Amino acid sequence: MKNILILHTGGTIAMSEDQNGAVSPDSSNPLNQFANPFAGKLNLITEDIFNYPSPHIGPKQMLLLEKRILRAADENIDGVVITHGTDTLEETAYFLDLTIPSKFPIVITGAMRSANEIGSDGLHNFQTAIQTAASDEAHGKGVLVVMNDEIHTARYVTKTHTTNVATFRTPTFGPIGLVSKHKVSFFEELLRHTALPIQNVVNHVYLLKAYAGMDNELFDFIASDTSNTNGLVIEALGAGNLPPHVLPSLKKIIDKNIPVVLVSRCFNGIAEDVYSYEGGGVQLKEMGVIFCQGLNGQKARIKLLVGISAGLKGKDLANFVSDAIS
Ligand SMILES: NC(=O)C[C@H](N)C(=O)O
Repeated sequence: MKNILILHTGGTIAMSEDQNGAVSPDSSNPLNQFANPFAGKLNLITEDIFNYPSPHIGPKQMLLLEKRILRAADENIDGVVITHGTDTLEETAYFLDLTIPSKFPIVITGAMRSANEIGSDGLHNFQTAIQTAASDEAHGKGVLVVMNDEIHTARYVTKTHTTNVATFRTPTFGPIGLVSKHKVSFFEELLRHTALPIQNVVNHVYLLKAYAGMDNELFDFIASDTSNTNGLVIEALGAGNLPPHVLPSLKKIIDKNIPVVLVSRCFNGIAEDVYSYEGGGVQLKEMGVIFCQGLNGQKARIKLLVGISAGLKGKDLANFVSDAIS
């Protein structure tokens, strides 16, 4: 019989609504009333690690999860399911994907409707996540996100809708599998990457979004006190361009050896050094900006943070961050 470790961290899946429709954490996790429908087939070992709405979760909590799952490798565990709030679920999923050499399936799920709402999706997502974690085929696929019967990679999935149960989508590539009534099916193979287990996390890795007429004051502010900055990710325009007047401020940051990573703010596609006009990708790359392909801003930030926390610097850090499929 397979042993599946369940780690609850909170989120809407562990919340209920009151008579006014306000949703908040329950004193006890409603999922703990879940009668194991796999009794006799799967042994579920449950731990309530924390009970946080996911906006309260950051790299420190992600590190605790990493350490707990690394220990599970010596505990005869065959798969892990994490329940999590959906707001930052993709960041925790990608953090774990980057830091845990995947010996067994690790699946994260959540809910868009709390436990006592009509059409609550929590129990269903929980059940399908357990099925996926118990599936032999889920081995070697990195951390997976299972929501609304779809299986997505931690690397590319993102939350796309504030309330809809079909919120988790993988732009450009799509889901890699499905959970149907009787089975878990995968349709795509993943390119593997080497995990970087880390012991500590750095802070002050910032994320800025570019916009038409972007002001340079935030760049100047970061450049003025780089002792408080470990790295910067910019969600740039289109294929990877910035308004030209922010370049002198950006250069000050790069000259102080702060790694600056660029992704596109576009929902689909990858950032590249295509344009050679002022502020275009060609000039940004020449300045030393690191292009990160295929990840969104929040994922690129997690990747940069993990690379820096692992002690990577200079070219090694740039290679780690720029190769989204390494
Ligand atoms: N659906 C959810 O879980 C959203 C909630 N605000 C959270 O992330 O904790």
